[in-house]
Amino acid sequence: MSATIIDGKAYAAGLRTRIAEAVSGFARQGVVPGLAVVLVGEDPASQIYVRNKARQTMEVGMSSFEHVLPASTSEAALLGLVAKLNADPAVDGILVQLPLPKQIDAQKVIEAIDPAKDVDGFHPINAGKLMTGVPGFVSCTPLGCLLLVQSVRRELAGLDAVVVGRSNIVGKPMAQLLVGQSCTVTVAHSRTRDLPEVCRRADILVAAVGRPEMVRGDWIKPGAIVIDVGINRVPNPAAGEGKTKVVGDVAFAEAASVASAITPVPGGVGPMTIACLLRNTLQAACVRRGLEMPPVDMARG
Ligand SMILES: Nc1nc(=O)c2c([nH]1)NC[C@@H]1CN(c3ccc(C(=O)N[C@@H](CCC(=O)O)C(=O)O)cc3)C=[N+]21
Repeated sequence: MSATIIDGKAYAAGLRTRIAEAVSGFARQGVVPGLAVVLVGEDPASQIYVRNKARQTMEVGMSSFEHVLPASTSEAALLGLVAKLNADPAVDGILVQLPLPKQIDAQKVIEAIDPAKDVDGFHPINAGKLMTGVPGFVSCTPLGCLLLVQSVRRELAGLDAVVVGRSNIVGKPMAQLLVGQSCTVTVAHSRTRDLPEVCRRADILVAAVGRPEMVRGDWIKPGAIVIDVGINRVPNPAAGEGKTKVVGDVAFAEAASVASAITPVPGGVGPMTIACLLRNTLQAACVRRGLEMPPVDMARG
């Protein structure tokens, strides 16, 4: 068997097209959604993300507000900027790039963002809403993963899902979303006993551990849907001295020979994260103005 490769890049492009259509409709009413992104310091992953995000925000017709601060920025200064963005009517969404430098308490910053502008879905209010099934902002990466799973299988009720990783930004909200789809969910992590055996039970396997190619082909149940959240930069000697490449948390070729569907890295979950950020910004703009959220998540027809 050879798996369907889930084209996250194409799905994300379609989602952005539907968002752009909705945004152009709002523009005729004088409404332009705005997204503020704050980057403190020079984390390389965050830099890639910011570059792609700024371009895509403008491509869908939204306003992009970039704030790049030095790595030495104090917590008080960052909290001051967040307060300004909370009060700015042109800003619908606020994203503060993580990780933050050591002198800044990231949790304090997350909790300072107005939950109505928390398009990352990291504020405890939004995390709590997800847990209790109340509409709010859902973290972009797990939301993107769910949309990709649903692109190959609509009905998930009763399926066994295993999420490897328990972070607040991916693993935990991913598990909540899958519970919301009536899956039977196991959250596995570094202390899980016999991880390969746990993974082999999964009809849906989500790998979000940040260890290059850790999940092997023989960890995968034949016919499973495999979602690879990892973005790991590793040496690529085949391409020449000092060259690197990006790989996921799943050994792709091995897994693809067992799974029914699998996301590649790059071109899988990553592009969906940014598309879902724009989607959440549209949602923020709608909720803040009492407008109905257009149905952008699903392809029409
Ligand atoms: N508050 C906050 N929210 C985030 O969502 C957040 C963050 N901080 N900090 C950094 C990480 C990283 N992240 C990525 C999103 C998309 C790609 C992406 O589009 N990747 C492409 C290219 C990958 C490559 O070639 O390097 C792909 O997977 O195809 C990558 C990384 C969001 N993050």
